[in-house]
Amino acid sequence: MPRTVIHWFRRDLRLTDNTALHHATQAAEQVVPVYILSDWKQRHGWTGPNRQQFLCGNLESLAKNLEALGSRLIIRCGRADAELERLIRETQAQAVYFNRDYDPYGRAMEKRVQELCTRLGIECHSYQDSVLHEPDAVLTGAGLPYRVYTPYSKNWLSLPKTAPHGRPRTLGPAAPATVTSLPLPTLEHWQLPPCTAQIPAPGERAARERLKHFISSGILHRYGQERNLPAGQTTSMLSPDLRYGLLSIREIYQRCQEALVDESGKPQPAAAQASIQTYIKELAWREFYMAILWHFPQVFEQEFSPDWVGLPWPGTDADFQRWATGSTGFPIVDAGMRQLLKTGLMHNRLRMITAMFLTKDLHCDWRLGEAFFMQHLVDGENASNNGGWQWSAGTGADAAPYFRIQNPWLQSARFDPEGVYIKQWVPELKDVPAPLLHEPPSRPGLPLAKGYPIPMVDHHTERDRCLAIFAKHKEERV
Ligand SMILES: Cc1cc2nc3c(=O)[nH]c(=O)nc-3n(C[C@H](O)[C@H](O)[C@H](O)COP(=O)(O)OP(=O)(O)OC[C@H]3O[C@@H](n4cnc5c(N)ncnc54)[C@H](O)[C@@H]3O)c2cc1C
Repeated sequence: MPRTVIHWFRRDLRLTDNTALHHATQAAEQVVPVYILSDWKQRHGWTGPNRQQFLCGNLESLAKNLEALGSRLIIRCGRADAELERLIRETQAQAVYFNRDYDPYGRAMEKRVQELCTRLGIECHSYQDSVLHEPDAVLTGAGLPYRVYTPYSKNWLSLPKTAPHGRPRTLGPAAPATVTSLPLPTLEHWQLPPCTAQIPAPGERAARERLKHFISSGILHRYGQERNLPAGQTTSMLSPDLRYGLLSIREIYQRCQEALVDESGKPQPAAAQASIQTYIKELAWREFYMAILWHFPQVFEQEFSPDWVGLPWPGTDADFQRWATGSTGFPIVDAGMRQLLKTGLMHNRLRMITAMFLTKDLHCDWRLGEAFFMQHLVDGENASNNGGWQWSAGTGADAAPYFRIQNPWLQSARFDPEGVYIKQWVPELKDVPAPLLHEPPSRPGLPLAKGYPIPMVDHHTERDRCLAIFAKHKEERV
């Protein structure tokens, strides 16, 4: 009897270099590919239309790519273990293949699926795929998780990296018509409002184009010098692709290695090589935060650093709303928030500036900002988002010390001196001379431009207040 197995697609919505899919196609004559939709409706604290729209587009593209191989993507909805059980019975599958996820929800479901396979007496194969090194593969000499990035990254960088697999030529025959599939989802499936943001083009091919552009246009080779500048494209913009696995991390790493030499095989100039190494270290940050969430899943609820558990956050809802709508009167902060609202993405430097502003200038709980980002970000990813928020709030693993509070005016002058980024996202300020964008208005009470708010707080006053809140909490804990 020909062997049939199931490939359960999760955060790996591609055919090229998909580890579990590669092994499934090696092991069986027929691979039945399935994606299982979540069944929440209308409101989800951490998810909104931007990321779900991107997901819909990615599923559509995946379905087309599978069809081109003569296969058919099966869409189901509900709890993954229950839906997989149904599908196993319908297809008589002898095994389930999937790539591992490292966040607590993904892990919990994997455990259930493994139990299901044991109960049904079929094989269950899971693979490392979305990371270069799994959380338990990068530990201290004593076998403990790292809490600090630099030694983690040294260890991570020194480990051998796996080469990519190819793209399967066939998954065997499509599942018969008796195996039903839901239609490809639209936002109506979750009863979400339409996505109004200009999000990136979905699908594996668009992701490959982004990777190609990042490398061939020289952005990678200038990354070390330019990555902190938010105007124009200075970074890879590949985070949504990594979030949904449209590209494999092994392939990105391999392309970076290849980019160390030019087309004739001559080594790139030292600065370009250093840029590539800097970029690879950013990929290590992603895995560092995944490892933190793996080893310390409590970070979802509370501060990573025990010193700051229970720290009060006296910011008001009205203050939060001004931040969330990009109307704080701090041009750089408002530009970042409006980029997020209009595109579902925000440059990393701006994520730091806006997150620090919310927590240190407005004293709002980092968990509110974390949830807001997750609702809007196309690349919203639990580990990196939590890590980024706790870093900015000063409460996380290897976080900015609480007393190192970025001054948004200085950040603005340093990273957007001509105001190009600010003017792109805050058009009310397009005629304001650049130097004036980087300081509070010289005449208090008068806005920088018609229709633009005056700064909602004085940074120096709020900085002192923040230091006092942290210091008092520390004192009371001793
Ligand atoms: C408050 C805050 C929230 C964040 N939320 C997310 C999130 O939800 N999802 C997400 O992918 N990243 C998040 N980041 C990290 C970072 O801002 C984005 O990964 C980056 O802006 C994506 O753009 P890029 O792909 O052009 O990055 P590049 O500069 O090109 O970096 C390459 C890749 O490295 C990884 N990376 C880079 N910086 C970081 C970092 N600080 N932490 C973890 N991984 C990193 C990403 O996978 C990124 O795609 C957050 C950072 C902060 C400060």
